[in-house]
Amino acid sequence: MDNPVLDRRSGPLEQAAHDIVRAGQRMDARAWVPATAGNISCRLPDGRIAITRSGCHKGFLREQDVITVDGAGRPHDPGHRPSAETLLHCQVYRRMPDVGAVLHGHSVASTVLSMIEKTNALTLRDYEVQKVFDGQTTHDAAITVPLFANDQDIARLAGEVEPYFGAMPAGYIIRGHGVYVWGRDMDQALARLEGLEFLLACLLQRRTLEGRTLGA
Ligand SMILES: CSCCC(=O)C(=O)COP(=O)(O)O
Ligand SMILES: [Zn+2]
Repeated sequence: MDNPVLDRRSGPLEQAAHDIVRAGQRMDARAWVPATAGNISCRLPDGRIAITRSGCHKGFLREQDVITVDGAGRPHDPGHRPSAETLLHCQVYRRMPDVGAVLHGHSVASTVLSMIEKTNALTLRDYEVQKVFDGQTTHDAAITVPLFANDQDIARLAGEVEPYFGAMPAGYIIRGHGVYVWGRDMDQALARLEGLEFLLACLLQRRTLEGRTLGA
């Protein structure tokens, strides 16, 4: 490719932009990306990362809101401002070579549960939907979703997440902020996000009901 900034004729970038716009619409429809929250990326075959610009509403993305960065999160066009959380996406691609798409959302369930949970993880067990995650073949297992303290210094936050790669079958959650989920392609990443959000909604509802029962 002559100019990686300008060349949108290439199939993979067009396809990635299309997939990212569609994923944003889906996440918005499910109320997982309020206001301008969330960010979405795909790995391109040449190693570039296609990612949302910072500050866009994910339900109203246009294909030109998808830009490219290198593996260190630097935009190919210095005039482009990629997502403020680009380094977290780059980290997933660096640590997991089979991953092709990364999604970040800010659902009510991930936000509330991560703020009330006293331990450093949410534990999911006995749910059939757990089988949507890597290596899970039965409901009869415990899946832990690590919780990390929120931090406006994204490089420092990435440093906290770094040791957990290899032990995050369902992704991770930043407290009071939201989830990070990935998959081999956009469809798998979306399915996993949907599975995780379903499980978090169940957990929140159970805790609410149990709280009411205990308080009654
Ligand atoms: C209004 S949400 C605050 C920023 C954030 O957490 C987020 O996910 C969106 O940031 P971006 O730079 O990707 O637009
Ligand atoms: Zn965020």
